[in-house]
Amino acid sequence: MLEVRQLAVNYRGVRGLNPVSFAVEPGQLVGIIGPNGAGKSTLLKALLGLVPAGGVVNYCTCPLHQQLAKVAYIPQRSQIDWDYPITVWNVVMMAQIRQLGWFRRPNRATKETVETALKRVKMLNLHHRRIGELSGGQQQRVFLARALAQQADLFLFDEPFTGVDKKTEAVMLEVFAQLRSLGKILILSTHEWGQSLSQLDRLLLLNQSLIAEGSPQQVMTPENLHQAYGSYLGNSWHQKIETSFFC
Ligand SMILES: Nc1ncnc2c1ncn2[C@@H]1O[C@H](COP(=O)(O)OP(=O)(O)OP(=O)(O)O)[C@@H](O)[C@H]1O
Repeated sequence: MLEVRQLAVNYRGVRGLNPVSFAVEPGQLVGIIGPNGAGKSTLLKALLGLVPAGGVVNYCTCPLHQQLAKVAYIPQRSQIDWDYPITVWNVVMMAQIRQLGWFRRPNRATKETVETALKRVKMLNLHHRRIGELSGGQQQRVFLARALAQQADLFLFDEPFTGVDKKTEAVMLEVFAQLRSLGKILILSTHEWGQSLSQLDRLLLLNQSLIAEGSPQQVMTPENLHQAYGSYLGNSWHQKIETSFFC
């Protein structure tokens, strides 16, 4: 189980996240939703210890920062240098460096792990390509393959659905379902209010503080959304929610 208690972040005096507490059981897919600047990325980074944070993050009763090999993290697209001259194959192979070490040649098992991961996201045929030569959806699938090759127990995805095509979204949801059935924990941040929300076991609605948590249906109520988004909601939001959850 992942247990988060009073996790809070201050960026040199600027509050990035008010204290939040929640727990995630094995096999759960949890979404974090909220407006721009709500602290979604900050929360994911704080779980990993990438930003200075107060509070407790335990995985299986021990501090998560002592077990980072068990965590796969895919940052937001904007944080990745897509011009970096590296092939699809090598992006995924990099997930093996921790086990392999920098100077050992990859063995057969390592290559098979990379190949299997690329097959699962339907990207093996493009393994020679440079990542900069791929579409946004293909790039996202390569990073998903990298997370799979890491053979982690806990997966953190920052905005995985942003800018991806339907095929990629379907591949991602399929992989997420497989990982859940294996008892992995998955946490993702999202701006999406579409069908993908109904796939989540639980949703955290954030705006600096945790406004609501529970099933997507429990969380996506007009009152909660108004509290999180205020007047920025626009007019079509209730139609979107009804299409996602209540049809
Ligand atoms: N490195 C940083 N230094 C200072 N303030 C930061 C830093 N990173 C984030 N913040 C601030 O922390 C708050 C939360 O930002 P964060 O990026 O986590 O929000 P978010 O919900 O992920 O937003 P978005 O949906 O736009 O990605 C914002 O007020 C932001 O300006």
